[in-house]
This record gives sequence, C-alpha cells and structure tokens, in this order.
Amino acid sequence: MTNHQIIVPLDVSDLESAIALVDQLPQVTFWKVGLELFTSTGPTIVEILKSRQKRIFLDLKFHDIPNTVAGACRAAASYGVDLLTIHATNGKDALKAAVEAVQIGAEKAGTKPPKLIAITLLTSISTRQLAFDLKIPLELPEFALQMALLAQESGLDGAVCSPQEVGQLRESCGNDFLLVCPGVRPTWAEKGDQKRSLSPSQAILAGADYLVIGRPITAAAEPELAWNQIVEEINTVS
Ligand SMILES: O=C(O)c1cc(=O)[nH]c(=O)n1[C@@H]1O[C@H](COP(=O)(O)O)[C@@H](O)[C@H]1O
Repeated sequence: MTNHQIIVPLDVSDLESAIALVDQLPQVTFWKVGLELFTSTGPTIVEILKSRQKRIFLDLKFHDIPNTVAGACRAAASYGVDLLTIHATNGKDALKAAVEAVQIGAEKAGTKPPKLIAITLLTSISTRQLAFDLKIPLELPEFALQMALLAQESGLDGAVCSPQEVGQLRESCGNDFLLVCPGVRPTWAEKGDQKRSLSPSQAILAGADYLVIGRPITAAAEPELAWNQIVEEINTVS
C-alpha cells in the first residue's frame, strides 16, 4: 500500500470549493467525484482533475433498469476516468449490460475504460438496519459477499465494501478482484454516519486495494497533517 492508494472524496458543493481542496492537498493523487459535486458541476470537475494529471474515481452509484444503466455507463466511460460505481443490487442483467456499455463508451471516445466496481452494501448501513429496515434475511457479511460474487460473475472489475467485510471478500473473490473500502476511520477521527468502520492499517491488513477517506482529512483542522498521519499509519503495515 502506498499513498497513491488513498482516495480522497471531493464531497463539496461547488467547483471553487473542490479546486481549493485539490490545491490544499497537492500530495493527493487520486480524487473521488461523487453525487453532490458531479450534480453541481457536471463533467467540468473531471476535466480539471485530468488537466492536473490526477486519477479519478467517478462515484455515481448507478441504480436503474438495464437499458438506463447501460446508457449512463456509456456516457460516464467517455470521460476517461479510472473507477466508476454501480450498485450490485441492480441485478445480473443490468450489471452485464453495464460491463458491455463501459467498453463501448470508452472505445467510442477513444479512451481507456474505467474499472467498473459494484457497491455491495453501503457502509452507512448497520446489521440492525439491514434486518429491520431493509428486511434482508441474511447475515450482513453474507449479504455483502453474495453481492460481490454477483458482481464478479457478471464481469465487473471489483467491489466497494466496508473494511469489516474486505477480508472475507478477498478470500472468496481472489487477488485480481479490486476491493475499495470507504468507511475507514483512524482511531482519532469521528465515525459520523459510518457504521462498519476500521482503521486504515486494519483495512489494509485485511486486503483492501484502495481506501476512500474523506472527512478525517477534509474536515480536519489541518488536512495536510491528517493526511500525513494516515500515510504514516499505513506505512507501518506495508
Ligand atoms: O462508493 C463510495 O465511495 C462509498 C460507498 C459506501 O458504501 N460508503 C461510502 O461512504 N462511500 C463514499 O465514501 C466517502 C466516505 O467519506 P467519509 O465518510 O467522509 O470518509 C463518501 O464520499 C461516500 O459517498
């Protein structure tokens, strides 16, 4: 694990705030553009990050019928981003359509297709919420595993999971399956709405390829110091 495997989300509302954050943390090489910022700025933020040679995780978490999901994936693949998300709960038909669509979209735009990764179960969902609110009659780790296996069978490149499930997913899905972990919290950081967190070093030891770490860095009084502390922590285990 190196600091290039830490992805920092640009969870801000406008272009100016996003650029300010990118300028404030020049050592970050991999940024995530999510629903809030992309809805606000459209592809402009992607172009800006690309012009600065940054890697981009376009986290739009598509969830719709196969035809609609395929169309969205074709469009997203034309931006030349590195990672793109879709929910595993779209089901096999939509996942397969998405796999095909990113190839077509990228080819048409003359760019490299993004790695398509599936959300297994949002890291803000607890065991209790899975059972009582969503009425899923499976243990949480089993549900996350089944969603990852569905994504793998459908031809996706990887999955997004909490650090608490990453060990089991790594064991079952193998080393070629990309595993991205949000919900990572250093011991000194607030958990906020994350329900299934572990520390950066624990997530890496459990088998994560990438860590998505937002507020512990971006909402810190000194973001650069927080980044350095996290890099130092992961260096002790890699
Ligand atoms: O797809 C994601 O990145 C994602 C999936 C998930 O299950 N949980 C999750 O927190 N995320 C994203 O990861 C980031 C976590 O941010 P912090 O909680 O501030 O570290 C946010 O941008 C979320 O949108």
